[in-house]
Amino acid sequence: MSGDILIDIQGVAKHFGTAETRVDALRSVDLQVKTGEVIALLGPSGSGKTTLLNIIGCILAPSAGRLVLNGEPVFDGTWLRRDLRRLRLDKIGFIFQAHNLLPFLTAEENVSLVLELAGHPREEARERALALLDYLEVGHRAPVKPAHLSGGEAQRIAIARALANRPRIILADEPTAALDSKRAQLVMDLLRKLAAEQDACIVTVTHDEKIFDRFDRLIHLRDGRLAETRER
Ligand SMILES: Nc1ncnc2c1ncn2[C@@H]1O[C@H](COP(=O)(O)OP(=O)(O)OP(=O)(O)O)[C@@H](O)[C@H]1O
Repeated sequence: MSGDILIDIQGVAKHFGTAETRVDALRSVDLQVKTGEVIALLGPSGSGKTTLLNIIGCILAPSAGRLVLNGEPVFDGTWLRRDLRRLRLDKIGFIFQAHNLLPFLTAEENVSLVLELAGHPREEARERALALLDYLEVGHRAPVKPAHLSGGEAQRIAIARALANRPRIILADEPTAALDSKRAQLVMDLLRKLAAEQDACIVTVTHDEKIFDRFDRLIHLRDGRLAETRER
């Protein structure tokens, strides 16, 4: 399926505030991301990176434009799906800098919770969670709570959670900011492998220069516009 367009953004704009306080966070952005691609969104503070990631993740509605995810039109001037929570659960995996694992659940429970929310029975969810943790080489940490995990382990568990429902669109916000250079590169290598093996794409907001060589494309935002794209 290589070459499929998983994210198709056309003319997307986003403004915040009222007429007097208006901020144009995005101005007519066009972007296509294909199966297997791993791309970085770069740009100075306030350039619109998080806004764009949140629009792709269907967390934020654009002010104008069109968004097609995995071939399905989801926004065209208005949301085309009413059940946005279900859409996010089915299509999108999120990985955040502060991995946001729930502190009172074990590593395995943090991953299987997402599957149970999507309707899988507890035992099936547990088996898939354990298989994913093994695949990410943190299976031995399954019974451990987040406070006892290292930064790199916690980030792998957050990646397992993002992948639990086999999303083809994976969005990451500064996923390596808390890691040293070696671990940051290992996490990015892992994400590249996952994108290739699972016919997925990955869009990452990052400032982390030590991982720039791990991306297929570096996309620069400036004042809410795509300023420059560099292919690797
Ligand atoms: N909810 C909001 N209400 C008002 N303005 C907002 C809101 N969210 C973002 N903005 C504004 O939109 C612009 C783009 O913000 P955004 O968070 O997307 O930038 P960014 O590139 O991710 O910045 P950073 O690197 O600092 O996280 C900024 O001027 C910001 O102040």
